[in-house]
Order: sequence, then C-alpha cells, then structure tokens
Amino acid sequence: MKQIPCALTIAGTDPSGGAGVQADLKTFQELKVYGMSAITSIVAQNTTGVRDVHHIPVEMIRQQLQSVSEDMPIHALKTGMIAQKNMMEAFKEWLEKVDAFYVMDPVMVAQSGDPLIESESREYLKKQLLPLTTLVTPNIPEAEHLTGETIETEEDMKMAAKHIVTDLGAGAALVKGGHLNGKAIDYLFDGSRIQSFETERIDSANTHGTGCTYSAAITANLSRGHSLGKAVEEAKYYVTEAIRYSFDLGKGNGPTNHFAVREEVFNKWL
Ligand SMILES: Nc1ncnc2c1ncn2[C@@H]1O[C@H](COP(=O)(O)OP(=O)(O)O)[C@@H](O)[C@H]1O
Ligand SMILES: Cc1ncc(COP(=O)(O)OP(=O)(O)O)c(N)n1
Repeated sequence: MKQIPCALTIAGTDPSGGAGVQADLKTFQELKVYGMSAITSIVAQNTTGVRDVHHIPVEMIRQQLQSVSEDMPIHALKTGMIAQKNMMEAFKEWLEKVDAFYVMDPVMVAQSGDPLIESESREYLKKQLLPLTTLVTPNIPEAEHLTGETIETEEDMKMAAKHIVTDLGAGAALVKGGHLNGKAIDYLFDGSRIQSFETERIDSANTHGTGCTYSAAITANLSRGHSLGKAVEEAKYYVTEAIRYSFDLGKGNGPTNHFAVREEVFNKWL
C-alpha cells in the first residue's frame, strides 16, 4: 500500500491561526500531507503583533522531537521560529540522526517588527544550521542579515542567493521578494543555476503568515517527492492564491486563505 507523505514543523505558535505552527499544519493538510509538529515557543500574538512569548524548556523540545522520530516516518521537515541557541543545539543534535529534506524558514522578526529570536541565536543559525539545509527561504531583511549585504534590486537578490549557498553552505536558497516593490519575484539558487518565480503583486495588506505558508508548502511538496524546482513552483502558486483570497480578519494584517486552491470550499466564502 502507498504510504502517505509525512512532514514535520518545528516552530512557534500563533493563537490567531495565521502564522507559525498553525499556518504550517493547515498548509500540510491542504496539500494532502500528514502533518506533525514540535513546538518551540508559545507566542501570544495576533494580526496586530506579538504580546508575549513563553519558551518551551529545551528538554521538552528534545522529548517532542524524539517522540516523533522514534515512532513516525518523516519525509520532510521545516523549522520556523527557534528563538534560543540552546534550542538550536538540541535541534541540530537530533537532526543529525534524521534522514529527511530540511527546509529552514530563518524567522527573525514578525511582520509587526517584533523580534522572534534572540540575537545570539542568529549566528548559530547561520554557522551551524544553515549548512544542514536542503533549502533556506529568507525574505529580504533575513537575506541581508545572512549575507551582510544590502538588497535593493533583483540583481542583489540573485547575488544573495548565490552567496548563501556558495559561501555559507546552504543546500539551496530561495530569496523572497515580498518586501521589494513591483512584481512578487523570488530567486532560487540550487548550487548550479538561478531560477525565478514571479507573479503580479496583489494589492492586499492581509499577508500575515505568508512566509510560514510558503515554506510549509515547499516542505509538503518535497515530502511528496517533487524536485526542488517543482516544489517551489507549486508552493508559489499556493501562497499567491492564499494571498489573493486572504481573509479580512483581525484589526491588523489578516491571514492567508488556505482554502484558496480548493475552489469548491473557498467559493462558499466569496
Ligand atoms: N502582495 C503580494 N502579492 C503577491 N505575492 C506576495 C505579496 N507579498 C508577498 N508575496 C509573496 O509571498 C511569499 C512570501 O514572501 P515575503 O513576504 O517576502 O516573506 P515573509 O512573509 O517571510 O516576510 C513570496 O513568494 C512573495 O513573493
Ligand atoms: C510563531 C511565529 N513564527 C513565525 C512568524 C513569522 O511569520 P511570517 O510567515 O514571516 O509572517 P509575518 O510575521 O510576516 O506575518 C510569526 N509571526 N510567528
């Protein structure tokens, strides 16, 4: 019998359901992948910003990871918010024993401007975790932090993607252009060639959780056996439609619509 693809997210939470673990699990489910989660931090946040953060003790994170991997298949995994260096150390030790595609969303700051990881963890993420990735998916500020270069143009984005792979050791890099003006273009460098993924920019302020949704969709597609290029191409379609039909919920930047690629469901809400 064919086995269902299984994907794991290791990330923080969003009780308002737009970002973090909640966005990841919704994405896995929509893409018909069996979703699993290990929680690193509980974040009191909503569409307007972050109110408080409670970090899960590192031993408990270790136990969650171990509980999943000793019992369940993991075909692909992603990390989002891993706030502290000791959490990253525990994750790295565990990851070295796991054989799965690894997508890193190098979450640093929420859309609201609230920091999501401690500053000493940033160096660890860059030096110790990045070389273990199949793919890293930085937005422009994250790519600027990783490379130490200012990114203002599409040429800068391509250079950054190459830098992250060639000099920092990531398996591949997808630099996302959501924070630039004009069309919504992302550049993927896989170690040998640059590919672009482009759509029109949708006029919407409801983009809470787009980075989480995109990286979760790529992870789901990898767990299904897609090549990296096809995994990104299909995930780009997923996130674009999720923004196009995003929900005007909350007082801030509303969440993406995970029903958007399932016409029979989202038509009911239009
Ligand atoms: N207004 C928009 N219209 C269409 N696509 C967008 C828009 N904003 C972001 N995107 C796309 O959503 C994805 C997430 O990008 P980005 O906003 O850069 O990441 P993050 O959420 O991590 O800050 C990328 O594919 C980006 O091109
Ligand atoms: C728990 C948690 N993880 C990640 C984020 C950031 O998510 P992202 O997809 O980049 O979305 P915005 O922050 O841009 O809304 C988060 N907010 N919370």
